[in-house]
Amino acid sequence: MPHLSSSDLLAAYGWDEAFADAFSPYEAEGLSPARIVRVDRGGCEAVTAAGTVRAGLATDSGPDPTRLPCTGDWAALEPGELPVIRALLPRRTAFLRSASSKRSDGQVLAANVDHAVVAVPLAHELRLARLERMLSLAWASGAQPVVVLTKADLVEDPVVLGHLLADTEAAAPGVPVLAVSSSTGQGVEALRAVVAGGTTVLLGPSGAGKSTLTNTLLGEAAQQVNAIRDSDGKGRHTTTTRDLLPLPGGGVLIDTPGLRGVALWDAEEGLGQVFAEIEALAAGCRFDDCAHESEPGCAVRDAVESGELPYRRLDSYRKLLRENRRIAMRTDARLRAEQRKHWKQREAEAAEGRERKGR
Ligand SMILES: Nc1nc2c(ncn2[C@@H]2O[C@H](COP(=O)(O)OP(=O)(O)OP(=O)(O)O)[C@@H](O)[C@H]2O)c(=O)[nH]1
Ligand SMILES: [Zn+2]
Repeated sequence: MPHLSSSDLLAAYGWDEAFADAFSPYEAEGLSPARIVRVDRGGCEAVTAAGTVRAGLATDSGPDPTRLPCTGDWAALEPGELPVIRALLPRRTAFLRSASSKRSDGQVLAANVDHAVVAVPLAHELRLARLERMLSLAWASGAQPVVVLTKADLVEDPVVLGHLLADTEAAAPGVPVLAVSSSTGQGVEALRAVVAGGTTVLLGPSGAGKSTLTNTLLGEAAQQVNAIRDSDGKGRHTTTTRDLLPLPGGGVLIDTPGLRGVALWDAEEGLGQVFAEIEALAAGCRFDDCAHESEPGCAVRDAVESGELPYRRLDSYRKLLRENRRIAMRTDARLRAEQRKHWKQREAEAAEGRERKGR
């Protein structure tokens, strides 16, 4: 995006009236708005109205790693030789790191994502359980999920494509489903319209066609991005960054390493939306806490027996629920340990202070 004026630049990165409102108290303090592109050990990279800058981090986040700045955050920046992040605007949505990765901290992978586009390749048999898992994560983040069936050109028979669309829709209540091909351009305009407002992430397994789709959405801007990717990554003061990509038709794409293959993380509230019809049926179970296993008067199992609910859906729901409970338990233990460490440190500091005063 070479010819943008400064206010256009922030808008191209997703700045809107609601963020401007949230920012107004900081404006009064002489701070300026910036969107965080990437956080690394030395600080972070942020887009400001004047372009991309490096900035230091000065937020005291305490023991909670989710309060550290992350890609997609809007921040209040104190200008200077080395600008410093003074505060973060409240997040609209947040994607949390999977606990199945080696580091089990609930770190935020991306913030302020409006649309979570889940790419499902049509080249293979539909992997609906994997889709349901990604959808629950997407719902839990607060973003609106959208399913994109990629490589639609590989399914020549429109009747077959119709069935695949119907199966996907049944696994994704409340979620728009689009068939898209980067090769033929089918469905690309419809996807462009979806992502034109706000910030989007592309999720999905390796080989689903996410990079190809990103390049399709970027159009000519893709060459610029790829050039930056190929260099040593020191593309300072460029307005196109690798992790936050303004799209020519409007909207921003977040393409941050680690987010693409995300697993489930604290997504239990998302499950209710992915399996909306099961939760609705559960209202008819005799027991409020029915696990739909062997309890008497279970309306969910009745629906499976009558053929109203496919067994595959119930099985998938139970597995995700169990997986989530395990992850949540591990997180609780870790958070408690960290909290203890934090308070011990505080106590030690306080004791040291008393000692010094006493001298
Ligand atoms: N036929 C067809 N092939 C496609 C389409 N989109 C992508 N492909 C091919 O699918 C393969 C994987 O595409 P990528 O875009 O690299 O997939 P990805 O999801 O980015 O994969 P990772 O980078 O591993 O996460 C490549 O060989 C692409 O050429 C499409 O619309 N139609
Ligand atoms: Zn039940």
